[in-house]
Amino acid sequence: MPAAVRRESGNTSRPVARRFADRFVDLAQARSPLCLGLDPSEDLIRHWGLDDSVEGMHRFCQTVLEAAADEIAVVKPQCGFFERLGPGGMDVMAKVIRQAKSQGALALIDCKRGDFARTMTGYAQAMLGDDSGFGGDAMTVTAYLGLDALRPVIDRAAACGAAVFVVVRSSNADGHFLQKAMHDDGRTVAEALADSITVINRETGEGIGHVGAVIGATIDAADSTVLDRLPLSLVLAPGVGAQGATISDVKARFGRAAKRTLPSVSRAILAKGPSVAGLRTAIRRYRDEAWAANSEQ
Ligand SMILES: O=c1ccn([C@@H]2O[C@H](COP(=O)(O)O)[C@@H](O)[C@H]2O)c(=O)[nH]1
Repeated sequence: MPAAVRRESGNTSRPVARRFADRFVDLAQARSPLCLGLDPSEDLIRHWGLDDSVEGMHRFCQTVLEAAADEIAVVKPQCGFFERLGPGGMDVMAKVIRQAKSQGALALIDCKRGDFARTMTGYAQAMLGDDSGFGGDAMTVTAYLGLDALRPVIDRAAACGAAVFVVVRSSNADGHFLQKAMHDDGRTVAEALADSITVINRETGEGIGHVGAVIGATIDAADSTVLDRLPLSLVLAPGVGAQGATISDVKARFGRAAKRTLPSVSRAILAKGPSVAGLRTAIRRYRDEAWAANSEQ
């Protein structure tokens, strides 16, 4: 029976959504694995000649999605930039997520939540699944309070065909002070986290699992061995474009994981607006590069 029509045991009314990993693999082939970052910062909105208001933000996002049309696999709203305008900004994020999904893309909310377990239940209910507050297909989290604290998000993702991306190695160098700290057993914090993620994905036993990792595209070759510890994870790779990494860097540095990677670009595309044609040219350039890199291996 196709996963799309499988039903949760004991529940005859609610179909289980197809798994995020399966939906991403299909979209990566049909469109490209590119993840389009939607970061409506004050400086970008003003650079477009718009008011930094709820209306200006909505116009900004609609224009980006108009340019992306049905050519992008994943849209990643950066929650922080929506939150800064309060409830109005968050309402725009909800609308943007609906619009991206109606264009056939997956919506990955980049909110990097990381609290203790009981509170994570609230964040999971806010972000993940069609019946959540914001209707995301995936969200980012941080594990500074421990991976067990993230269980409510991980379990909800498994139940509703969503995904969770745990920050393992960030794209900014100052994060490495924590991520490269060493455990007594000789593993770095990032390596130990990667191993724990793989244990959870292995328990699910369905190939690529619902717990992904964030690994900056800016990672150097020597540090990319952490990816060998994540054989069952999708990898979100921010840092392409404005932070200096290229799609070719991702292919070269990420090795076998490159095929499971979502290279993410925000400013390098968004700065081409407000012209839809300018945005579309930039989107297509990164999309084609990502698609070619993905199909070459
Ligand atoms: O390690 C990380 C994790 C997340 N990000 C986010 O990705 C985008 C990057 O934007 P660019 O304009 O393409 O540099 C942004 O939303 C970050 O918060 C990251 O950069 N690094």
